Amino acid sequence: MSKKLPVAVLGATGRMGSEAVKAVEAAPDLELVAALGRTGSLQTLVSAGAQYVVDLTVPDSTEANVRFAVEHGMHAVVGTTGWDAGRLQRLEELLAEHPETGVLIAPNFALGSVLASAFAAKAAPYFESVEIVELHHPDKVDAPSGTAARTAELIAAARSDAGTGPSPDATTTELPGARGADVSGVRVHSVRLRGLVAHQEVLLGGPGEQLTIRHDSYDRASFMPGVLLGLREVAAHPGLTVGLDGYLNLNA
Ligand SMILES: NC(=O)C1=CN([C@@H]2O[C@H](COP(=O)(O)OP(=O)(O)OC[C@H]3O[C@@H](n4cnc5c(N)ncnc54)[C@H](OP(=O)(O)O)[C@@H]3O)[C@@H](O)[C@H]2O)C=CC1
Ligand SMILES: O=C(O)C1=N[C@H](C(=O)O)C[C@H](O)C1
Repeated sequence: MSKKLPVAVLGATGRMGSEAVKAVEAAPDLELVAALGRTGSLQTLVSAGAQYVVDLTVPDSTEANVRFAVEHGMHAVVGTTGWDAGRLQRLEELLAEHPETGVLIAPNFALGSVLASAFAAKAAPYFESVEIVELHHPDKVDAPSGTAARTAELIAAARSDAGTGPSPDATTTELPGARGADVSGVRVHSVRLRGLVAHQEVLLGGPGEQLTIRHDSYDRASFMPGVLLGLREVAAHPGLTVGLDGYLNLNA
């Protein structure tokens, strides 16, 4: 059997990180060499011989973590939110100096979610109106979700490519927030409710009809096949990949 891939998990004490630790430990081709919580030192990654890093921390720390990994020749699989255009631009510049290193930024590791976003982008040019409702557990620190932001961007790009106009909206008076956040011209509404894990609906409306594309993660186990796929594929995809769909052949 070929050598196991040495993996470090950052955010290992968290909801996602603790699940990722178990998934890596259970994978026959991966070896967990480090598992860090908030207080762990990144130097541990070097002394432990990590070549692959999974980042499941917080928006405030993820950029520095990934930077450290790339500067030390480690591939990174990143699920943490907060990767705006400026951060992605800086990461691409860094990766240009490390052309053999791969980074995957995956707003959502669940296969069903990745497919739902792709289906929504495919459908979006054919409907007059589109809005997104994302629903999560109330311990989530960011809104809207990274998945919703990514879905909105994919939808906006598909509508722009097809020459579809903006969703109609006659609102002239509103309480702040009543119409949700505007992400690339798509309204995104965030629900936070005890009992939920991670859920999203894309609502597409045309005259006399509605198409709803919904995905539900009921358990964080749903994200683990995507994390493992990311680890197994990231070295074969040097540079920056945004979205697990970059490793899937969705057009086949
Ligand atoms: N891509 C995907 O499919 C998914 C992505 N996510 C995203 O993953 C991230 C983590 O989510 P979740 O596990 O629910 O969050 P948690 O709050 O449960 O876990 C966060 C982890 O980050 C650590 N941490 C906190 N602050 C810092 C810091 N300043 N520096 C380094 N580490 C820190 C925490 O350590 P400590 O315990 O010591 O505080 C903990 O281990 C979020 O951005 C979330 O949106 C979540 C689910 C799926
Ligand atoms: O914080 C979470 O829980 C999740 N975060 C990611 C996001 O913001 O999209 C992925 C998933 O929705 C769960």
